[in-house]
Amino acid sequence: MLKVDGLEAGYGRSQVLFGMTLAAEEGEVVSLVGRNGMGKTTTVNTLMGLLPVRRGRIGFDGADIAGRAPNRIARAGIGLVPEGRRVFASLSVEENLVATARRGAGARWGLADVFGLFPRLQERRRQSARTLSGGEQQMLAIGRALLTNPRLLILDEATEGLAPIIRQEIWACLGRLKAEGQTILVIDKNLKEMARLVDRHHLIEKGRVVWAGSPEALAREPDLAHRHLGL
Ligand SMILES: Nc1ncnc2c1ncn2[C@@H]1O[C@H](COP(=O)(O)OP(=O)(O)OP(=O)(O)O)[C@@H](O)[C@H]1O
Repeated sequence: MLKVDGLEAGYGRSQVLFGMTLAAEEGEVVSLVGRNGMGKTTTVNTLMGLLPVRRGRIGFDGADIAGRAPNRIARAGIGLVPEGRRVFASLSVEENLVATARRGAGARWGLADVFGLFPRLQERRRQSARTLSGGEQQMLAIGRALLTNPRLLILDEATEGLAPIIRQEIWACLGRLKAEGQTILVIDKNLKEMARLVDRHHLIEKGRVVWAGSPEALAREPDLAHRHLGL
């Protein structure tokens, strides 16, 4: 479904991605892991069309979407839960959810489905997003992305800064999505939690993938995690 090849991108004169590769088949959960500043968010921003592609290919469902505008990429079926959540603080929970919702024929996700997944959002549907806790805002960001009915869901540090119990809720939610066959690209630092969810890790170092493999294969090579993840 997703096949990124030789991707180069950056900011002004500083290049950050040097031949990024990434692949996810339909129904797979894949990760992008690596130390801070290695280019994970830059990869996501480039995939979403928020940063120009300097070189390379972003294959999605067989088409090359490199160079398309962000709204066209979203419409093609990529939904993003961005780093820092970025909910619309002054809008209500429900307004946040419907603002970018998209529902074609046979779409899986409607408002009631998101409220089923996160009952807390339903209880707070008329509250403004700024009054939510961090965990609730994260649920809102996930619900908002699901309501675009994405073929590929990308989560950039979705559990960062959350209390352990809320993190568990987010991981459980991702487990349910995977069980339904949702294709997911997850960026996170919690290898232990990801081991249960992820089919294949992509290890990024200075803007390129230096290793890819299953969580079991990564566990067999502790020096890799030490060198590239500081664990
Ligand atoms: N808007 C920007 N302008 C210039 N340089 C940037 C910008 N955003 C990120 N960078 C630089 O690009 C490099 C990669 O950053 P990026 O955010 O992609 O890393 P990351 O792997 O997602 O790490 P983190 O976990 O810290 O977010 C870093 O050197 C960073 O300083």
